[in-house]
Amino acid sequence: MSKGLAIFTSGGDSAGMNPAVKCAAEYAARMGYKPWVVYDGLRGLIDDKFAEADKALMSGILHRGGTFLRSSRSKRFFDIEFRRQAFENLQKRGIEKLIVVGGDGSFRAMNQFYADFGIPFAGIPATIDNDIPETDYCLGVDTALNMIRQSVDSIRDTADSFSRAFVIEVMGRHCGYLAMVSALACGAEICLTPELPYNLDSIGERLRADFKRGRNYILAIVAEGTKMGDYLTRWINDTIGMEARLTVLGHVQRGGSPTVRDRLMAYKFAVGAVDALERGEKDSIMIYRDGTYATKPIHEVCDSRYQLDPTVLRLCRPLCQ
Ligand SMILES: Nc1ncnc2c1ncn2[C@@H]1O[C@H](COP(=O)(O)OP(=O)(O)OP(=O)(O)O)[C@@H](O)[C@H]1O
Ligand SMILES: O=P(O)(O)OC[C@H]1O[C@](O)(CO)[C@@H](O)[C@@H]1O
Ligand SMILES: [Mg+2]
Repeated sequence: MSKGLAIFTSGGDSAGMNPAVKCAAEYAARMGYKPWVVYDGLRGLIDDKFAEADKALMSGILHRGGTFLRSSRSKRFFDIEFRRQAFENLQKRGIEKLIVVGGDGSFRAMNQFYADFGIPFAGIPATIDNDIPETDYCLGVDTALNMIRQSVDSIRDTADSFSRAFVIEVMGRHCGYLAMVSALACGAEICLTPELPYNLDSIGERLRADFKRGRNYILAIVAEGTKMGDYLTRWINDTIGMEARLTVLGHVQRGGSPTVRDRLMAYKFAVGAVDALERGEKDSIMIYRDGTYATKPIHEVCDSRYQLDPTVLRLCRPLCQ
């Protein structure tokens, strides 16, 4: 009997999950595995929602956003009795290896599961937050940035027409990557993120000087992790004296067909994950660092802090002063 390998998606969905699942299943089959998929992430692992990953199931999914396998955040997975239930579901099908496509929380879940039952796994980083340590890139980030870019370009049209300020809150949980890169790509005047200290007094002086030179609107990008959206909007309105509106972009950032970059990186991560399991690695996370694909043991990933690109930080510093 060929060896069983199951693939699932977990945590916040992100564009690129579908091509990652498709490629991992097809490549695993070529490598002599019997590939399975699990629906509903960790919840489905517990509730026995498995299907054989045959060619028919994998067709027509590549271009779709989100995850066709669906995802979840599961409180029950913190409980050993539910994890045992998940283990029994694997055992009865002869599934000996797992590939998880998700974020840091999902990797921690697998690390715990490996400690409990010794099931080797490989993790594919996929989260729009781009907050996984040791990798420069997580699937879904490019697609999310393009969604944000499109929205901010549209908001600029109305900001200019009405001579208004717009504060645009973007996702990222505690990480400011989406905020910084979109602020740079969209030419925002202000960018507030958890990573960089800001100074409203000097921002105010800069804006007043800009107004004297003819600027008639403002775009400010705020990372959700700062919780500054409301405050900054009121501050621009009351202190700067420009009519201001707040737009919280919300979950629109998580949707959309994966960009070419996300599709291609999904393929490379997926092949790397199957290869890592084939080499006998037990708890590896796929990483992309300085232009190179590699794997790292989970403890090296989960025990470090994510580091933001220093050039991006340097370019954004003037936007919070
Ligand atoms: N230490 C742990 N033990 C068991 N399960 C865990 C552990 N940490 C996280 N999990 C499980 O992993 C799930 C996914 O984690 P989380 O919600 O943090 O999303 P993520 O994978 O980091 O993705 P994203 O940040 O993009 O939403 C959690 O809902 C929980 O069920
Ligand atoms: O969809 P939910 O569960 O509300 O979670 C929202 C969070 O998930 C993410 O979209 C991805 O982790 C974060 O940016 C955001 O803070
Ligand atoms: Mg996370």
